[in-house]
Amino acid sequence: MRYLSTRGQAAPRDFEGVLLAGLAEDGGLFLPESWPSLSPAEWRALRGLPYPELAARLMHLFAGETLPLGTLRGMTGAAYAGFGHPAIAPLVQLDHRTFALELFHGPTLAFKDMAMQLLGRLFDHVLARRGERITIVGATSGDTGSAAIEACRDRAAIDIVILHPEGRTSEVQRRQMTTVLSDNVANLAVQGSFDDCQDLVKAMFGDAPFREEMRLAAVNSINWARVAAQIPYYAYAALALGAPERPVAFSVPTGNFGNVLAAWAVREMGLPVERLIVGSNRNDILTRFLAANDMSVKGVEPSLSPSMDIQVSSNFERLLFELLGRDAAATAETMRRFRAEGRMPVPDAAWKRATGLFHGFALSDEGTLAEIRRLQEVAGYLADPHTAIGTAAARTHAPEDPGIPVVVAATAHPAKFPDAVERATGMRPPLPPRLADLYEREERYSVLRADLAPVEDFVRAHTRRNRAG
Ligand SMILES: Cc1ncc(COP(=O)(O)O)c(C=O)c1O
Ligand SMILES: N[C@@H](CCOP(=O)(O)O)C(=O)O
Repeated sequence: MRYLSTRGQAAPRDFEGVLLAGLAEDGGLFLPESWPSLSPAEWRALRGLPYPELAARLMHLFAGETLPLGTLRGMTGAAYAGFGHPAIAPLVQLDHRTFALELFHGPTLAFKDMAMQLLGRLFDHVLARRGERITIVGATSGDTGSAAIEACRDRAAIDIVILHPEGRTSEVQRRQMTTVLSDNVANLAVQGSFDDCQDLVKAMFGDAPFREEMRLAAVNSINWARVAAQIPYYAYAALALGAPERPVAFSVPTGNFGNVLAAWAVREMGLPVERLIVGSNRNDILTRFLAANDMSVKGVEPSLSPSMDIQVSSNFERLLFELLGRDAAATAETMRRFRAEGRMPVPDAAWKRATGLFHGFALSDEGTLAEIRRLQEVAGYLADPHTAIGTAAARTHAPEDPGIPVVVAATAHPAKFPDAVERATGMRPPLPPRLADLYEREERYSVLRADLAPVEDFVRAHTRRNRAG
């Protein structure tokens, strides 16, 4: 399996190359040269497999011979062994046709663990064989950071620096990152928004000498391996609900567009996905795009679903590349204009193709609180604010055919956002016992303004200290 950059100027490479490169050198994102596709019979043969086995088999389609199936089996077995639910990603029925696909049973209580626990092991395996070290730089609005730190802490060949927007995550999210005191981990609170953090990460990758010197690697969903490792849970849910014979719809609370892109990928791979519902908070750029072809950037505003306080959704570029018929030059030019003008000029035909499958939905903070309350009262289900946006979106945009189930990605545990959940329901969800002392643990992080030079200095100092020791 070979991978191409959406901007066409970076050398194609295999899965291992893509895993280590993260962002392509031309600023684009890697995608498979062609989508692996399974016949209905092949999909049926995967139904009922335990999650780690299904994940190994689907990942093998993307990794090819760079990672034998047996090696992947060992990794998925270990990655999911510590999850707090035997199904790993259980489906919980909320009403006659709506299901929550709970993706938060991993160590840091958000869907990021589903991929990150595997990614940490993939890095380890490849780096050990090559005898190399990397420095990971990542941006987080709250969940990617803690999942990445948990997956990479104390790994000998990895240093990791995570940038989060100062004061814009929940306290639980911040503490999950900043209380990890391992030598190879550093946290940076950036005076800005998540978009600023993500821009800084991309700028570091764009600084070729620095990228080379640090041997930079990525854990955000700009890294194709992250998205690939999120594909199996959509297949798992669809197969459990009767695919490939029965179509399904997915409703995904969306920020950086990686999670919903993984749902889109299972459709490319041959599963019948009737529609994809994209839920946002007041940072509604994707909803405006789907409603009126208006992909224009406004400032990031804080909300009760902070992980989705994002305007520039990195992974949209991968969909754009497909919508433009895989025309890399057109994709590069569209992205250049988006950056220069703050508005993405998507041709009408491409926009119409998107609206044939994707449905956008945005919810205010008041609406989010009302939905958390409603779910608790009607279904006895305690949802976090991100998941609640997904369930509200699912009700608004459910397919007309009532026989098509709607699967909502339940992306975080309610205990990560106790203030919002308590405001909505009067109940304060407790943290699991292993995190019960989180508020007493020592925190360690630095604060910097959103400027490339001091951030690079920080990353360099962290890396040198560890490589010297
Ligand atoms: C809890 C939660 N829900 C939803 C999202 C949005 O997911 P994505 O960025 O893949 O669109 C995030 C952040 O990624 C998140 O942490
Ligand atoms: N919501 C995310 C933002 C980063 O998304 P990613 O999928 O690109 O890592 C977070 O919690 O950090």
